[in-house]
Amino acid sequence: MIQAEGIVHRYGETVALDGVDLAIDDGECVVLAGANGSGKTTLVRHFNGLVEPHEGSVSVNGRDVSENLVAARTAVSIVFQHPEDQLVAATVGADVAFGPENLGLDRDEIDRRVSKALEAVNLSGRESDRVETLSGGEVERLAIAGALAMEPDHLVLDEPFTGLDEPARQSVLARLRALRTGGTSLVVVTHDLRDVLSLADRVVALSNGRVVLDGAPEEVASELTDFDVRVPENPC
Ligand SMILES: Nc1ncnc2c1ncn2[C@@H]1O[C@H](COP(=O)(O)OP(=O)(O)OP(=O)(O)O)[C@@H](O)[C@H]1O
Repeated sequence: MIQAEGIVHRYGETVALDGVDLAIDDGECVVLAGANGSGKTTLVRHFNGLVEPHEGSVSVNGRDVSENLVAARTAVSIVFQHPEDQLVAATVGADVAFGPENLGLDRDEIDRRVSKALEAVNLSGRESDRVETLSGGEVERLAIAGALAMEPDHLVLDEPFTGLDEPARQSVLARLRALRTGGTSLVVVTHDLRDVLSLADRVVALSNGRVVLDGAPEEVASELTDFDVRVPENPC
């Protein structure tokens, strides 16, 4: 479980988060919406201690993130925008194996995790492919596999569709739907809600660093447009 209480975060004079309370349970699929600059990325960076709140606190599984960084980073895997910057190895298989190797797991367990993660993103059999030969959608899916191989309690995806053409966007979306069906806890950060609401148990919208909506997709869909969030005509 991720719990944020009263988080305030500032960049100089800019107040990026202005008192955010949010609890995300294991098993929940949350779409975190909001216009550009509303504070979404800053918020999720608190979930595994990449930044610390200036006020308030964040805990994961009941433990304060800043005091238990390793535990938080094991429990929460984040795939950021520009996933190509997160790739660390020359080939698909080596890239996904990197995280589990750093956990000191034995070879059989690493191989099990790599093959399970690649299967989850529909990249099975591509272990030897060089990462620079992958398309944009495949790079996003590879970064998701790398995060999944850490077997986190929560997988957070920051704007996973940025820069993808429609077929690539649909390929990523299909894998996220399959992950959700398989019980993976997801937080999908997006300013563009096309298709994505169907992934959500819950939609949380930020505006100017505050939570302005929090509810089931069918409850909040009609209100999202009030907060400058792009919403499809028929969200579900
Ligand atoms: N490193 C930084 N230095 C200064 N200001 C920042 C920095 N990062 C974010 N901000 C500012 O903080 C506010 C929140 O930004 P943040 O990136 O968290 O929002 P966002 O909702 O994720 O936006 P986007 O959808 O554009 O990524 C914005 O006003 C942004 O300009």
